[in-house]
Amino acid sequence: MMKGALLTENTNASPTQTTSEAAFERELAGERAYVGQLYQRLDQLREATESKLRSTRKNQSVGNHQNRSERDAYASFYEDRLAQYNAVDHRLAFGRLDMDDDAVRYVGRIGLATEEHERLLIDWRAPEAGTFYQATAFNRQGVRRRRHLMLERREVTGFEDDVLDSAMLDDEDASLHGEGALLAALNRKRTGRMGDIVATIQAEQDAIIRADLAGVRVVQGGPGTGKTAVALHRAAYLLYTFRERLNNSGVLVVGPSSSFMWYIERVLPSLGETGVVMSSLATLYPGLRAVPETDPAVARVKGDLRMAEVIKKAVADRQKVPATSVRLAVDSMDITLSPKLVKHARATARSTGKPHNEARETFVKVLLKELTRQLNEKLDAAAGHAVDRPYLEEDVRNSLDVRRAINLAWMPLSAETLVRSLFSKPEYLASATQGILTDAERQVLVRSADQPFTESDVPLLDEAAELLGDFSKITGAAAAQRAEAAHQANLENARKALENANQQLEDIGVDGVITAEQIAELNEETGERMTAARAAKSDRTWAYGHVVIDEAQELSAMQWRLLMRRCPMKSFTVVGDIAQASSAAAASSWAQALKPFVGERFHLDELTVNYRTPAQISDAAVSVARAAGLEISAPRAIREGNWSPSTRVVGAENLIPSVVATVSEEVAQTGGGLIGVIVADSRYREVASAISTAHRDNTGTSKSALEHQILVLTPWEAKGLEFDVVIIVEPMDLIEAANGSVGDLYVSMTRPTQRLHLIAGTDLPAGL
Ligand SMILES: Nc1ncnc2c1ncn2[C@@H]1O[C@H](COP(=O)(O)OP(=O)(O)OP(=O)(O)O)[C@@H](O)[C@H]1O
Repeated sequence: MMKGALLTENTNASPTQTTSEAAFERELAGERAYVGQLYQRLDQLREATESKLRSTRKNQSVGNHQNRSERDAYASFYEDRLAQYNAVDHRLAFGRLDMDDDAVRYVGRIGLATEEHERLLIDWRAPEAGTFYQATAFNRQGVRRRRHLMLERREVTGFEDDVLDSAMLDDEDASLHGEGALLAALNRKRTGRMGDIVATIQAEQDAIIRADLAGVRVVQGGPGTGKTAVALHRAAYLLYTFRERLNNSGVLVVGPSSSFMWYIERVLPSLGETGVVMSSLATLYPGLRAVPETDPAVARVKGDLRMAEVIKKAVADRQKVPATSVRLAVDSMDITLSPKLVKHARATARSTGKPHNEARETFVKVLLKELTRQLNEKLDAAAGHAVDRPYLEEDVRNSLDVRRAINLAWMPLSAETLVRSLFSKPEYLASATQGILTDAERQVLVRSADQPFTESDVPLLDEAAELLGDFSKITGAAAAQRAEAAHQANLENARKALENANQQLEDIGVDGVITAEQIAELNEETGERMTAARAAKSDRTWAYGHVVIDEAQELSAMQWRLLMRRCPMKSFTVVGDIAQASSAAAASSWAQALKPFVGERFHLDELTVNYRTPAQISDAAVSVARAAGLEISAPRAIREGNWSPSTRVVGAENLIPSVVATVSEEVAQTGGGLIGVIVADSRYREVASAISTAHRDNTGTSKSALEHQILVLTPWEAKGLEFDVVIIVEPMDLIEAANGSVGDLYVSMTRPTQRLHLIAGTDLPAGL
């Protein structure tokens, strides 16, 4: 185990006994010169791109449609490039490999080459950079020495080496500096936003990051093992390696809550990737921001796969056959709509296999035809001979009675209307759940129509939308046709534009190749520029090329079902810790969660080292979990901290004052470090208001911005996050709120990187 105190944030690696001071300085100067050269090239590329962008913009309004769309595509492309150059500026290079054949490779955030195409820097995701993370003394992979470069902004402040070739150890110039780069990263003060780990990815993590695109890959790991970090770096790796395939389909990253999404949202941009769709479970249904589901009983029922049958039945129930024949007036005549006729039309419509709103067209067509025939026969009978009446169908269609009868039998429906009325209208609920749910389960689902949709409604809405078809398409068919025609025109323009495009891209030092589809898509963005990512986010039926799910242990079966639909290719990275599950509808094993969708065809990896929590704290968390009988696989903490967890029982009346006092002490002690106060829902308001009264300007709560030094959060909101210091208020509350399960407390105890306080009114949980 590493000793956390050995190295501090400012790791100006000191020369060891094996290296002389002078040799170290010489090496450092060499690295500074090289990195200086890299920045020079980066600046050059940036200026060239800026100037191209300027001239493209200058000409933007002139020329024909083709010229304009070509220029728009270039402008977007240059903007993306510039954003990428800016994003990678900080700590551009972080590694160097000295190979057996004396070749030297520098590894960094992006790939760079000289104007003469001589390679200066290798993108960390390129295959040749893999050895930077994977080589070990036992399996050197041709690497003699791996060097970690420490940069502050653009300045090389130090370096440290892993010498893999023992012959090199005798070399006077070689320096050996252990695992300082990793420790420096782990001991760094937390900012409230997750950072990338690109410079210090560990071998077991790297193997997962670089795994193949196809199939479902589950990464199981205890708290702090880098699951989130690995998942995000994997997204960046896949986008780089399979750019052609993923650029048009995109990658979706899903996390549990909006606070979590906020916490991780900067990682991918800092790796130069902006085209990823990020969504919490609350926003997976486009256009809706669902509220949390607070009732575990409701979450359990709504998360069950049987709800798919309930929704299916609810849709079928909206295709109704009248109990008796209905008389319909058309002009001055009466015609009869019989149950048999409606049944026939319904069967024909259903046999199309189309969703409800689209199949309705068939239903209407069959009914109108039959009713028109009936009316025609009546009129013929009255006239005494057959007459051709081409206008008659129009008359039938325009009859108020006919329209009403058709709507009563087969109403166009939105998913929202279907789900809302299913739970608020007893007759719908009774019919849709009969034989599927128990009476008690049905009772749990009842609610009034004015309640907002919750997170557990999201997959139900999605299911309904799937079966109903696009509601807007009924009115928007013509618009869709127009959009498709425009897309084809843009595609044609883009193809022409491409003939000279790739040459120009090469001229500015870009290694990627752009496709006609990409340009066409960019062209279709009117006004504000819209990326494929944003188009995907607003389209429920978008098929992603890959989906990354974090904290996946929380997903209900219905949520899994929704996500599986988002990626028909079934290319998934799923990360989580089954032991950390706290939602009522969660599965108890990965096999159980995935079986309905992929059977046993998934690959399971495990991460075993805890990079976040010092050993003393993670030991305490494990002990509390085990004392309560929770089965956990405790990862090995990589470092020992300087502080043991502090536990105090202060008496109920002193609870809040003690919490506030501890916060104040920590504000003074951490010197700007991040403090997380974790408290159960029941006491949340009281605690949040006491702390924000004492520390008004630097307290953030879940409901407001989180850019504060002190954050007051519920256990659910704290999931996946980390803090320098964590203060848990009344730990027994966390157990009680989770119906006696210790999971939330265990997770909360594993959030700190430095210190943990447990402050109780009366009792502490067992195991401390
Ligand atoms: N190779 C690494 N180099 C530097 N830091 C790392 C590395 N791996 C993980 N970390 C750091 O360890 C901390 C925990 O990582 P992360 O949040 O990804 O873990 P997790 O497994 O998702 O945790 P949890 O399940 O408890 O939420 C983060 O601060 C992350 O940056």
